[in-house]
Amino acid sequence: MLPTAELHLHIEGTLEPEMLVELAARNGVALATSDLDELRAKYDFSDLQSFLDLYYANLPVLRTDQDFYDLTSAYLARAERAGVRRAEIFFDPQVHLGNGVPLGAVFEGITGAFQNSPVSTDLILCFLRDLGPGAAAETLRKALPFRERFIGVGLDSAEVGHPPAPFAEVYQQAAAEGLHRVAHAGEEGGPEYVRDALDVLGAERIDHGIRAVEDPELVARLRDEQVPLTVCPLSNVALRVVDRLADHVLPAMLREGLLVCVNSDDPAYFGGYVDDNFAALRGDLGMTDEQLALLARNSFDACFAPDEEKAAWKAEVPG
Ligand code: HPA
Ligand SMILES: [Zn+2]
Repeated sequence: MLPTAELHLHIEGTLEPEMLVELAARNGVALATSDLDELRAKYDFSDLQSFLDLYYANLPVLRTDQDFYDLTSAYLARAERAGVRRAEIFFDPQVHLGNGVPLGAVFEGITGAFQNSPVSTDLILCFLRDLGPGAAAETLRKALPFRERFIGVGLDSAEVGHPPAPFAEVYQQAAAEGLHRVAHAGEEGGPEYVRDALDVLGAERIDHGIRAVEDPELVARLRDEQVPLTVCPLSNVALRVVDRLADHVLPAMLREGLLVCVNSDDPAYFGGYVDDNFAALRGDLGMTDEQLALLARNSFDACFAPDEEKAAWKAEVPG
C-alpha cells in the first residue's frame, strides 16, 4: 500500500448508503427508500450537477455532532487502510446551516474525530460557488469564531457559470486571517477558471485542474511554479468529465512535469477510495510503480503540513 496524502476529499461525499440509512433512522429523517440496492442504483451520473443533486439531497440526515463524528471516523478508518498518512478534508458548512444544523456541531463532530485518528488531519472550509460571493462572505464571518479549527478555504459545487473572480474579496479576507486558499477549477470549466483561481483568488493549489492541459501557456506556468493539482481519476469518469479512465490526461500531466496527485473526491459516490484510484490507474491506465510513487511523493509536497512531517512521509514512499 503506497503511503499518500489525500488533499481533495469532501467529507460529505464519504456518506455511504449504509450510513445514510442508519443516520436517517437515528434522526427520524424520511428517505425515498431504505433499500441499499435501490440507493446504490441512483449513484449513476451524467455530469457534475446530476451528482450534486443527489449529494445535497442526502445531507439532511446529518444533524448532530455525533453524526459528523461518525461520518468522519468512518472515513478516517477507511483512509488509514488506504495508506493515507495526511488528509486535508473539505466540508460544506452552507449546506448544514441551510439544514438548520449549528456550525458548532459540525466543527465539533468533524474535529473530534480528527483527535481520535492516527491520520494527520486538517479541515478546509468550502464555499458553494453557486450561492455567490455574498453568501460566502457571510459563511466566513460565521466560521471565524471557530478559526482555530480549520486551516483554509476552498470553492466547490456547480462550476460552469460560476467563475472564480467574484470571490476575490472573500479570498482576500481569508488570506488576511492567515488561511490557506484552494479552489476547484478546470473540472468542467475551462483553463480560464484555473488562471483566474490563481491570479484573482491567489489559490495555492487547484482542485481537479485537468482542463488546464488545453492551454499550453498555462501548463508551462503550472510547471514553472509547481502549482499542486489535486486530480481525482475515478470522479472524472463517474461525472463523465472523461469517457474512460484509459483516456485520462493524468499520465500526460506527469510527463509535463506538473505537481499532480491522486485523490478520491467523493468516494462513496464515485466508486472508490484513494487506494481504489491508485489500483485503477495501474489496471486501466497501465501506470508503473515509478509513476504511482511519484504521484504519492507529489501529494506530500502539495500538502500544508510542516516540512519535517512532509519529509518523513516522503521517505516512506518506495523508490
Ligand atoms: O467533485 C465535486 N466538484 C464540485 N463540487 C463538489 N462538491 C462535492 N464534490 C464536488
Ligand atoms: Zn471536489
